[in-house]
Amino acid sequence: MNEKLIVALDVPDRIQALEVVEELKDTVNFFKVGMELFYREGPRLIDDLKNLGLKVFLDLKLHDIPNTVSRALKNLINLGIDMVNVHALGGQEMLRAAYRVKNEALKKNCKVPIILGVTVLTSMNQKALEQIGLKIELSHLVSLLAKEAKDAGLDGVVASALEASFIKKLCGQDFITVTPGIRRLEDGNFDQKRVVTPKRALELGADYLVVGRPIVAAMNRKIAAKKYLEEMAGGLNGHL
Ligand SMILES: O=c1ccn([C@@H]2O[C@H](COP(=O)(O)O)[C@@H](O)[C@H]2O)c(=O)[nH]1
Repeated sequence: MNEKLIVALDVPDRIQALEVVEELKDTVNFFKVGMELFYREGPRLIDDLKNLGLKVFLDLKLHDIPNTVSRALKNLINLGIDMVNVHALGGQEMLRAAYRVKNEALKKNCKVPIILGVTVLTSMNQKALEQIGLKIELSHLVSLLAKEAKDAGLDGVVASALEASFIKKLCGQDFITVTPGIRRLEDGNFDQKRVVTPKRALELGADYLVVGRPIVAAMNRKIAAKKYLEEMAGGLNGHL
């Protein structure tokens, strides 16, 4: 099974989430649980997914002072998840605190997730940065934040696939890039601004492609997921 596709379970509750999983679990084995679902259902949903043998990216984008992030992350790591994230904008001290939690868990032989730093949300463009007073080129900000995450010892970042190749150049080929804002040409962008097709994302070096609405809101989710996987297979073949 292609483990590079992560489907975002952006649905209101556990029943709907498990329906989506049931429909897709022969096609996809990596699912993302975000704030909407986790804030309602909590750890028991993670247990449900893990009991089905699935991989879980818990996308809560922790952003707080180092002490709080550190304590929260400890609890999340204990859930047995495979991937989790913190906001790289939280600063070096906070990112290092996250790294220390992972290291402590490793020393205790606990299962540890991939820890990512979120750079600039894919729903933002240059204009959105200007609106909040940030007079910096968006791609430069992504580079700075990726470097911060790398220096702190994190495993990778969340960014647009548009930025994957220069992140790899800057931080190394094994520095993981997880990329939302993935769209087939036929699908709507909704609120996403930095959008890339699945084939192009892989060509640019993205390690994982996150897709939500185009699959989860489709009439036939399995067919929709297969279309993404087919384009990804085309991208990989073209790349090799
Ligand atoms: O920069 C980011 C970080 C996280 N996301 C999350 O990914 C999915 C994308 O869903 P689509 O429906 O495919 O747009 C969603 O859960 C976001 O919370 C992101 O889009 N951008």
